[in-house]
Amino acid sequence: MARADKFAVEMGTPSMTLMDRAGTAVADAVARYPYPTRILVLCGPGNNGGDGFVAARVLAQRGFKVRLALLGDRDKLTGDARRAAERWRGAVEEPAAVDLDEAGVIVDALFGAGLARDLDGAARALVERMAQSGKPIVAVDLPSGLDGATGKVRGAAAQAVETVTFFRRKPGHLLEPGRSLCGRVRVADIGIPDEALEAIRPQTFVDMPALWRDAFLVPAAGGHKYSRGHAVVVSGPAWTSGAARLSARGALRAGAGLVTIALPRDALPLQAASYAAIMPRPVDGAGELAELLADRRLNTVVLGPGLGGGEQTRAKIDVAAPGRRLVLDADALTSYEGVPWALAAVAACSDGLIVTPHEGEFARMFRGDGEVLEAPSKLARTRAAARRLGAVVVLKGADTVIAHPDGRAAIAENAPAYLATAGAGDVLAGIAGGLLAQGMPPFEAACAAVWLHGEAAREAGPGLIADDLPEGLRGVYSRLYAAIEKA
Ligand SMILES: NC(=O)C1=CN([C@@H]2O[C@H](COP(=O)(O)OP(=O)(O)OC[C@H]3O[C@@H](n4cnc5c(N)ncnc54)[C@H](O)[C@@H]3O)[C@@H](O)[C@H]2O)[C@@H](O)CC1
Ligand SMILES: Nc1ncnc2c1ncn2[C@@H]1O[C@H](COP(=O)(O)OP(=O)(O)O)[C@@H](O)[C@H]1O
Ligand SMILES: [K+]
Repeated sequence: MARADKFAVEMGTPSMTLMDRAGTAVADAVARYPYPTRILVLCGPGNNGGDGFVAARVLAQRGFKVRLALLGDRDKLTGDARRAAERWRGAVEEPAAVDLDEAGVIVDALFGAGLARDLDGAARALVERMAQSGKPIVAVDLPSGLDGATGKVRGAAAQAVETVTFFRRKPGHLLEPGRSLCGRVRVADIGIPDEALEAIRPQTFVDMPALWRDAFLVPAAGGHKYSRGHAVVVSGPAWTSGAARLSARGALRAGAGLVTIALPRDALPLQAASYAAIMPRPVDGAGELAELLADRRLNTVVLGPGLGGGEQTRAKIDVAAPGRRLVLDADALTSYEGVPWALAAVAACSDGLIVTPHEGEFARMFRGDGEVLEAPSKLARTRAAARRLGAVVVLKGADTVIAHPDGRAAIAENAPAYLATAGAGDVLAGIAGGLLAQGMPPFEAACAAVWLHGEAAREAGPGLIADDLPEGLRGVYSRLYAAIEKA
C-alpha cells in the first residue's frame, strides 16, 4: 500500500487528496447507518487517525453530531494527519474521559497499516473498552490492533460491523481471525490508478475465476474423453474406501475424461455400488499399481484419502510419481511426517504435485521445521511450504491458502462454514486431480479446485454432506461455462 500511495503521488495526486478521499469514504459508510446520530470518532497518532479527522469533519459538515477523541498528543501529529487535524473545528477530547455508552456509532481510526507492535497500555485499554461497548463500529482500513499483513490480532482488536479499506483488500482482510473481525469489508476508490499494480506486481490474490479462467478447460467440440485426461484414485482397504470413492467422483465431475479407482480386491464389491462411470481395478500393492500405471495415458494419480499410512503408501507414491501429475492428501501426507525433504524428492520427479493438508497434517509434515511452521501468517507458512517442497500447497480451512513455489499465492473466501464436513477434503483432492488430468497447470488447477469446491458447497446448500459436492459441481460448471463463453 505504501508503494501504491507513492505511485499515486508520483502520478500527480497529492497525498492529502488521498487522505481526504479516504476519510470521505469512511463518512459515507457511517452515514448509511440507521442511527448515525452521536458519532464518536476515535483517532490514533498516525495517518489512520488522519482519516478519522477527515471523516469527522465531513460528517459534521453534513449535519451529524460528531465527537472526536485523540489517543496521544495533538502537537505530535505530523504531515497529512496534522493538516487533517487542523481542519477539524470541533473539540478534541481525551479518550479516557469519553463515555462510549453515549455513542450511536464508533469510528475506529486508531491504527491501520502502520501498526508496528502489539497494543499495550492506553491504546490496548481503549480498544478493549471499544470491544466491550457493544456499539456498532466502523473501522478505518482495519480494526485497530489487527495486523493487515497476517490477519492476526496484536494485543487486542474490536469486532467491526464494517471496515472501509482503500484501493485493494490486504491479506488481513481475508485471513482469519482478521476476516471475521472486519465485518463487511468495503473497498473505496481513493484515486490510486490501477496501473500502480503493474509497478507493484502483487503476488497475493483472492481466489476467484479471473485468476485461473484462462487455464480452465471447457470441453471443445472436437475433443474426446482421451483428450481430457485419465485420473487414477488409489484406495485403501474396504472399510476406508469411501474416501477414495468421494475423490473419484470429484475427479470425474470436475471433467477428467476417465477415472479409474484402484482398489484392494476386498473393496471391489463396494465400488460396484458406487458410480457406474468410475472404472474399478483390483490393485493390492505397489507392484500391481506399477502394472496399472505402465499405461502412460493414466496421467494423474490421487493418493491419500482413506489410503492408510506407512511404508506401503510411500511405495505406492514412489511408483506413481515419476513423470506424472499427483495430488497427495491425508494419509499420503502423514506418511511423510517430519521428512518433508522426501516429499520434495517426489515433487521433483513428478510432472507437477499438489498437496492438500489441513492444519494438523501440515504441522505433522513440517514437524521440526521452524522456518515453515513459525512463519508469521498462514499465507507465509503456505508460501514457505511450497518453496520447501517445490510443489503447490493448499493449506485448508475457512481461509484456505494456495501457494506456488515461485511466490504466487491465493486466499479463498467463498467456502461456507458448512463445508467443514467429513469427506469434504477427499472431494477437493479429487477435483484437483480431475483438473490436473485435463492439463491445467498445478497452481491454476489448485486455485480452481478450491473455488469450485466452495461454490459446489453453496450450490448444494446447508445440510451439505460430502457426497453432495460432486453433484453441486454441475450447476457451478453450467454457470462457469456460460461466463467463459460470453467472455
Ligand atoms: N498516503 C497514504 O499513506 C494514505 C494512508 N491512509 C491511511 O493511513 C494509514 C497508515 O498510516 P500510518 O502509516 O501513519 O500508520 P497508522 O496511522 O496506522 O499508525 C502509525 C502510528 O501509530 C503508532 N503505533 C504503531 N503501533 C503502535 C502500537 N502498538 N501502540 C501504540 N502506537 C503505535 C506509530 O508510532 C505511528 O504514530 C492507513 O491505514 C490508512 O488509514 C489513507 O489516508 C490513504 C492514503
Ligand atoms: N470453518 C470452515 N469454513 C469453510 N470451510 C472449511 C472450514 N473448515 C474447514 N473447511 C473446509 O472443509 C474441508 C475439510 O477438509 P478436511 O479437513 O480434509 O476434512 P475431511 O478429511 O473430513 O475431508 C476443506 O476443504 C476445508 O478447507
Ligand atoms: K483502524
